[in-house]
Amino acid sequence: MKVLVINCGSSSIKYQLFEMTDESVLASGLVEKIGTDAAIIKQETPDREELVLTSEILDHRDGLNKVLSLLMSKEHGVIQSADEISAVGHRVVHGGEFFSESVVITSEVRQAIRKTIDLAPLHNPPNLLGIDAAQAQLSNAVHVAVFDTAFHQTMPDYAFMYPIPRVLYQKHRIRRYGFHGTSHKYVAQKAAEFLGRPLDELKLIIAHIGNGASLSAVEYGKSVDTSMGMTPLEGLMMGTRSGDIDPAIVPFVMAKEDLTLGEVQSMLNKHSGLLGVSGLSGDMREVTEAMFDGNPQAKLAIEMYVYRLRKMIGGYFAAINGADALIFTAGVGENASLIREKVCSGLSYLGIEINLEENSVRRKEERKISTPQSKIDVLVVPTNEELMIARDAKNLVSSH
Ligand SMILES: Nc1ncnc2c1ncn2[C@@H]1O[C@H](COP(=O)(O)OP(=O)(O)O)[C@@H](O)[C@H]1O
Ligand SMILES: CC(=O)OP(=O)(O)O
Ligand SMILES: [Mg+2]
Repeated sequence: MKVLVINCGSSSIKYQLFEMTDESVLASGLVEKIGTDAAIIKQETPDREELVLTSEILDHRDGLNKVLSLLMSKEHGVIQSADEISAVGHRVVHGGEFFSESVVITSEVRQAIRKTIDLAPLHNPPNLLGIDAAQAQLSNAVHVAVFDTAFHQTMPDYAFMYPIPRVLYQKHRIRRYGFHGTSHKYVAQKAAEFLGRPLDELKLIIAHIGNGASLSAVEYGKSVDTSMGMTPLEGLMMGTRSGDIDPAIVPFVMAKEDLTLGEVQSMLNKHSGLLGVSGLSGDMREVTEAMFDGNPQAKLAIEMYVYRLRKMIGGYFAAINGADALIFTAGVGENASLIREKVCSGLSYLGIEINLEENSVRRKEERKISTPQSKIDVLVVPTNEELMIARDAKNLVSSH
């Protein structure tokens, strides 16, 4: 069975085509700069060179059309006909309180995703465009929605409520939802397998640190807290997002800098975090390089990133009264040994001790980086949100 996984951003489409009999990736790619006459399609297939095409792509439908043509083309294709695709798994960022698991997309499901646009104005509209485009062009496939928020629906109320007037929750569903749930769930399962223990006996703290970053506490298989909130802006310092700040800064900056609310939102989402502090980049590799070249702003950005992450990890250990393992995942978590080292070196009071040699190895598989004496296992577990989405889609097709 072949499953296409789609992740639509405002001007991009990320996709992966899986053969689910062995969970192999037949093709993966990215369409960028949708809405321009110089959109870029990059596609990788296992035994060919990466393909890069530039063309005019007006909208998501057009983009997806070109992706399908590419997947079926004589020269670069991996399938003969679109009918080979049995299911399409769509990443949907916000499922509000409607969804605690993945679902086959029906008109009711579409309605519910629409209703959460208010809560996720940056994410859900492009996700819906992707669903529309794919349903139009792959009308024989079963379409499945997989929500970033679903895994965190198990959070208790004292973790998900904000200390603001309760009527705002009742009227507008203002609460913490959390994101990256597909990744946190996948990583929790992988970690349990790696440790050789049942997930429902483990307490895990997971740091998903990529461009977006979030921490989760997974107790006996269930998410009981996570650092992102009503939107993916809350919590840790990220590549370009501020994470937690005093909310009073918003009206203050609007007044002092004569900015609109939209401009301040854009500042906090796109021009803050590593980028805002370093003044250079939101990419951890570039900021690290600049730090080693002696750039003081880059050094400060990394110190803040690590300090805030370590402080929150400590808080999560307190929140669930200790844990069996601390796990790093996503772009920074999987690759930046320096960040892992800096974070863990300040957690020795918890009995955490990492093996610097193990920590410096880069491998695309699960591994332990703590010493045998460490009271808590520290793991690196590569995440795979796309595979998790493909599995959910496959399972729902089978039961459909
Ligand atoms: N070798 C590396 N060393 C340090 N940081 C890295 C390395 N490789 C990737 N990263 C960082 O990972 C981040 C991207 O993470 P990723 O999980 O791919 O992001 P996204 O949230 O877009 O999926 C970037 O900040 C990038 O610099
Ligand atoms: C929800 C979210 O923050 O996603 P990403 O990390 O992909 O930006
Ligand atoms: Mg990612």
